[in-house]
Amino acid sequence: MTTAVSVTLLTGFLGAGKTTLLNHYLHHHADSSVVIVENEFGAVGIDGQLLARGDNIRVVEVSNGCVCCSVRGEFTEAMVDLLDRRASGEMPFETLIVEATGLADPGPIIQTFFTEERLRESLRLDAVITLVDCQHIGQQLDEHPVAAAQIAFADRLLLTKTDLCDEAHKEAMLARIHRINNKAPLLAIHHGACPPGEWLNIAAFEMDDRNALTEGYHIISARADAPGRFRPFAATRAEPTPDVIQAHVFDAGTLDLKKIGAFMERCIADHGNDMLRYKGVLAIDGQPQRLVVQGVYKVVGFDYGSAWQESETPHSRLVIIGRYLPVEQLRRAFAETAS
Ligand SMILES: Nc1nc2c(ncn2[C@@H]2O[C@H](COP(=O)(O)OP(=O)(O)OP(=O)(O)O)[C@@H](O)[C@H]2O)c(=O)[nH]1
Repeated sequence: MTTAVSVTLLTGFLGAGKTTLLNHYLHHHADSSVVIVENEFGAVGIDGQLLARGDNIRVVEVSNGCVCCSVRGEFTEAMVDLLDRRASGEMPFETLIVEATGLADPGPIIQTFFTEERLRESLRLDAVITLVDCQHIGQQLDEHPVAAAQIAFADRLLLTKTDLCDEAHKEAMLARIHRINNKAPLLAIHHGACPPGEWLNIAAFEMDDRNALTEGYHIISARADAPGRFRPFAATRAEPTPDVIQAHVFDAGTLDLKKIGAFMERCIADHGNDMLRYKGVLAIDGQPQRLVVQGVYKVVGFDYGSAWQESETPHSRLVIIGRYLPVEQLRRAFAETAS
């Protein structure tokens, strides 16, 4: 039995700096246990050619249309083919990096990792990393709804091209990004320089109990050895409106399994289309293990995770990233699932 392959989904609008990040990584850190899956929009793959390949890195291109539109077809096939080659010993990789096209909505791509049986069994979605072009993101958000979805789905946000922006623009863009996703840690990076430990194998999709909302961002220096600097967000931020995608955190103690099951069912039936992403670690009455729930829109999965230690107080936390959600009503209903 082989261990699950860790998958990092790299997303971000056209020109956000995905290829630059990958090239920086390939130049400095790549090893043969990593395979990159490039998705190109259009018949001719270009990004794959822009990547600096060495002998020890493999780049697989999926080029028949956008990965989020063809997830059940070519993308799944490409992933299954890779898994077969791994199983036969031909390609002994441990980590996959999937670079989606700049126009891809991450939602359907993430869903395949839950819904396609072979992928669900063999792959472990490690994190969704979204690159954001600080210079152009305002215009991209105004004109392309998919740019907001890419930010909303992020487990970690990497802000690029801050060197081309003045402080006022940067603060305005940070506030705007934070209104869409106030949960993902945000790091400012320069020309792709970002230590792999900040975006690869970070286990962001596996929920733990640290789910604080972000209160600032880190600035990563181009010099690998320089310590990151932390900047709190500006105190004055506009109140978000219901149509803005936001992360909502629901906390409780031990829950009743039937009640929380009914809550999740109702929540998904009524609001699934507006729940872009949700993850939870729940303490269930009489159950020694954590119940981990995660979903994308109306696709949801439940799994028992690690056991609560004696030193821990079992605690339930659900994070829902969505819009148009009746948050106070959901908060009350969630509290009522307590055992
Ligand atoms: N000034 C500046 N330019 C950057 C930075 N990061 C990336 N770039 C440039 O931005 C351009 C686009 O970067 P790419 O890495 O090709 O962007 P991408 O996200 O792969 O783009 P698509 O393939 O179109 O989706 C390139 O010319 C990069 O050199 C940065 O931090 N500062």
